[in-house]
Amino acid sequence: MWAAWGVPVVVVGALALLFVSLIVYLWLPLRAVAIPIKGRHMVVTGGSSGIGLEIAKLAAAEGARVSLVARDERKLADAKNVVTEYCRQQVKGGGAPAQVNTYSADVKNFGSVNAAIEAAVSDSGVIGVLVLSHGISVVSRFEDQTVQDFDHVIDTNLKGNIHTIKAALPHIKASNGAPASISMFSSQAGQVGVYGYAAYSASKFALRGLAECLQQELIDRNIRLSLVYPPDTMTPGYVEDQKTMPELTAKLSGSSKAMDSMSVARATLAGLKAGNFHIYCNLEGFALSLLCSGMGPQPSLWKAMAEVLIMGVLRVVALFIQRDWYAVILQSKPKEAQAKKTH
Ligand SMILES: NC(=O)C1=CN([C@@H]2O[C@H](COP(=O)(O)OP(=O)(O)OC[C@H]3O[C@@H](n4cnc5c(N)ncnc54)[C@H](OP(=O)(O)O)[C@@H]3O)[C@@H](O)[C@H]2O)C=CC1
Ligand SMILES: CCCCCCCCCCCCCCCC(=O)[C@@H](N)CO
Repeated sequence: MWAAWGVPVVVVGALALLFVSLIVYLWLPLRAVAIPIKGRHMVVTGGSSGIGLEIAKLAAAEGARVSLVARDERKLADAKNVVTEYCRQQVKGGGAPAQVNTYSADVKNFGSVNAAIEAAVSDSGVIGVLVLSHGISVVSRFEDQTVQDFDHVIDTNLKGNIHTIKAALPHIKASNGAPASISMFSSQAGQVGVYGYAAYSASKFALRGLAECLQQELIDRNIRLSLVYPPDTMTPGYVEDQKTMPELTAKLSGSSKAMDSMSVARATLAGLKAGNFHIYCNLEGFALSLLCSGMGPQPSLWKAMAEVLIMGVLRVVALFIQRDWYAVILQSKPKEAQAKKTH
């Protein structure tokens, strides 16, 4: 009896051990690291609304000095009040009050965002964490978008990140010693293309290339890059998008219901504090991130193992989903054409 089971058990055990050792060996160069936020200066672009605002609230309540950057001064002033009030409620018994400043700037314009960063650094010191949560979307078919629409999306979502990082990097490097973080907001639409998101997806996929290169260039300075991939999230921005998005976009992306912005903010903050390269927000996001792990870095040992073991199966699931999506698209097309003919 034992002899019959003994051999397979030993073989499987040895293979498992070999597998674990191999992954540990491959994983060694980019270990996970804890990034503290208490007592540090965090700059949040897009911090006046949606997910960025929730992150600012959480970080301020944990004792970070928070600088919010966005264009609209009134939204910024309201956001400052919201953060201050949130901290008053959270930090019971007269803890330290929120330290929050606001800076009006347009990330599309390097001079504008550079001035905001310089002012924030002079008010609150070197930057420990940079959260790039600004972003816009124009959701419609490629043929219905103008070249100016594309410029607006790419200039905000891609070049806005480049401009802000260019301005902030010298001040992040100056935080010498303690690990620092640069976290960019991609999207699930930055992992898979979805009907209607051509400009948006192009800008969000691009952030991944930026982050993978920057991580290699900044690892020796102890700066960790993170990419956040939220699903649809209930924010003022998304509510606007929903009013005009093509029916097909809503159908294809509507498999799961939208998350709330506080849950996405909590996932983001936990992920960036753990120095994760990919930050996902729910189980579906975890699956999508495993599937799309590609050739990027992976500081988490157990996630590296999960990628190796589960990616193939997820690819099968993904092919089924694509099959459904294309079926829905092709079914709806003749209807659209007929509708046009009747006019
Ligand atoms: N909500 C969602 O469904 C999802 C969102 N995301 C991404 O997450 C991030 C946050 O999204 P969400 O919370 O919905 O955003 P919101 O639309 O609610 O807020 C966007 C923020 O960015 C600021 N902003 C926009 N353009 C500029 C600019 N040119 N210069 C400076 N600031 C700017 C806005 O302020 P102001 O207008 O005053 O400048 C505002 O503070 C974005 O990058 C978005 O693409 C990813 C996946 C899903
Ligand atoms: C095997 C793995 C299965 C996983 C299935 C994943 C399905 C992905 C659907 C993508 C939806 C796109 C959301 C865009 C959100 C966004 O960025 C906008 N709301 C911004 O306005």
